[in-house]
Amino acid sequence: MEFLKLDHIHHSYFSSTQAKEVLRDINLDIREGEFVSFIGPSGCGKTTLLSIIAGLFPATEGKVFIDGEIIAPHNQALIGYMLQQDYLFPWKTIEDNVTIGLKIMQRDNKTHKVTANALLHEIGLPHVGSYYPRELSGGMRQRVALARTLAVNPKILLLDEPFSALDYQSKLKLEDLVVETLKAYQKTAILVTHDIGEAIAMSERVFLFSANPGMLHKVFEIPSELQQLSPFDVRQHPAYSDVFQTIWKELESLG
Ligand SMILES: Nc1ncnc2c1ncn2[C@@H]1O[C@H](COP(=O)(O)OP(=O)(O)OP(=O)(O)O)[C@@H](O)[C@H]1O
Repeated sequence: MEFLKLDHIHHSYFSSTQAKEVLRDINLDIREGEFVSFIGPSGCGKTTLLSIIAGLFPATEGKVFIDGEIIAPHNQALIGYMLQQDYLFPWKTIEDNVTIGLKIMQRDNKTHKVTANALLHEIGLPHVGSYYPRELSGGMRQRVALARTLAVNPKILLLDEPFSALDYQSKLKLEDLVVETLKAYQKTAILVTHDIGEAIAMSERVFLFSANPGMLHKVFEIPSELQQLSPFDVRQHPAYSDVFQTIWKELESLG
């Protein structure tokens, strides 16, 4: 069943002298619990689209529905954002960083410690609650950022190139952790990435956008035998390179 719906989304940025059309007539549906990726040439409007889905600003035209409700400032809490940089507060402990969203939303503070501990355990860092961000590696900090995003229990996670600043080994490990954790929590997720392999390894469907203006060009369904596997194992599967070639050729055809 559709959970996130983009209905005729158009977007332009306006300056005092001109209007720049960035997104044209984007229509798509994402199912509850589904993991999808958005890929496309630089500047095709992926981040703009995520920002519109997050309700950070409205589209020039069109609507975003989450679970049948139009996205608006009062229901932005449905959305969690994970970015390239972890944006942990350096002066706060890891436990306080994980629960910062709960504090801002003034949720019952008696359960904060329990939530933080459970999430830190889930991401494989059960003993770092009293540490400060400077004491952790980049990969560990991104895991904490994942825990912080999950702490407020969003219905949809928007992942905007969250692995691109990491070394290759940390990136592969974190991809596995993110997929495993989001499946366990049955979250719906959209990943923006430039890495076709990452999109194939993590997603059920890959949405390819073209640029100038950004339009939805094609949707690729990842074969079900790959969807059962962890991202690391997807890359080793014989079917992986065919899927990669197909998407790569289509991306190349966009120029
Ligand atoms: N605040 C803004 N004002 C004016 N133009 C903007 C603004 N933000 C983005 N743009 C323009 O909109 C277009 C789409 O940008 P956006 O960052 O959404 O693309 P993207 O696909 O995420 O790019 P990349 O893959 O390089 O991160 C670009 O041409 C960009 O210059």
